[in-house]
Amino acid sequence: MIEISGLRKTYRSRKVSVAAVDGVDLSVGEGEVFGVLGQSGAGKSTLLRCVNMLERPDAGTVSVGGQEMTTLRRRQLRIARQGIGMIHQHFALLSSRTVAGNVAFALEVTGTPRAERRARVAELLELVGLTGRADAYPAQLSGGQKQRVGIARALAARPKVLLSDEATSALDPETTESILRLLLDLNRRLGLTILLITHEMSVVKRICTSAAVMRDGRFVEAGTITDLLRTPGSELARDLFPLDGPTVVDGATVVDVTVSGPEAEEPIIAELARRFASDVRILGGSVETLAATRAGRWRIALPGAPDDNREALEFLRKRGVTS
Ligand SMILES: Nc1ncnc2c1ncn2[C@@H]1O[C@H](COP(=O)(O)OP(=O)(O)OP(=O)(O)O)[C@@H](O)[C@H]1O
Repeated sequence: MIEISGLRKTYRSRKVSVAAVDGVDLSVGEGEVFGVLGQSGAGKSTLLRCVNMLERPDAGTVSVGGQEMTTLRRRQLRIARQGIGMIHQHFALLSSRTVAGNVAFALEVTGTPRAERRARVAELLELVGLTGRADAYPAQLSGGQKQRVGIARALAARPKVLLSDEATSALDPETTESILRLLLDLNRRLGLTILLITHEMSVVKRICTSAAVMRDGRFVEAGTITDLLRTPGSELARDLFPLDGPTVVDGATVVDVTVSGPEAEEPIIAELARRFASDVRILGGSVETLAATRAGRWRIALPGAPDDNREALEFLRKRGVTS
């Protein structure tokens, strides 16, 4: 649904030039929720804004729903943007308009007739759980309600893609959870493809099927959460599932075990103990529910040197679970 190749964007002033996006390739499938994580200044916002051409890239291609965005002229771009909704950290609502007025605004821009507008606004407010608040002004709303208005407005023209720019960063944890639940629900009910940027690992954990880590304008890791969890040395896997417990134990072989999908429900450690290493010790770990999957991660100690544990290690490898 979103295909990006060789994307570059450099900001130049008289004194300095900053390569905000420095060669990014990205593929987001239809119905996926893709999260881009990174510290402040990593280039996340610039990347997101290049998807709907709020920023013009210097190089590379950006295709959304099969349409190449970089070559569009102004009028074509305006039409293409209707297929791409966007929500913002600080909501970007019009303070002088009511909730209904804010949502209707998106439909006025596209020339929707008044009667149709009214029906569509009611439908959108129901979709985001704001029925009954149509006549309120933004100042009378909580942060979570403001973001719901932002989401309703973003979905007004029935886009297939939603871009989310730190949509929950200004919200408390409980409200964040309710907004993430809404986004996941919209993703599933409408088949909405979501590309979001965030600096919060918990957001990725809760709703993303795929993720990338961005640093200095580049992706340093990217993939489905399931694949990343299985990638030895993955930073993202480590941050999603911080493992405590010592990495070295005298007289033992320490192994990190990661399982995802149906395997997470299987008693792999128990089977390992029964068949190969009855004295296996669990040093740390947890099992969690991610958006797309159940996943578990443990650090275990097998008595003896690696050579003494060849069969046990082979068992783990065959189940595809070591990292
Ligand atoms: N309009 C601009 N003019 C000049 N430099 C810019 C502009 N926008 C962003 N930058 C610079 O580009 C780099 C990437 O910024 P960007 O906002 O994309 O990062 P980010 O990961 O989204 O960070 P944040 O979460 O703080 O917004 C930063 O060094 C930033 O200072």
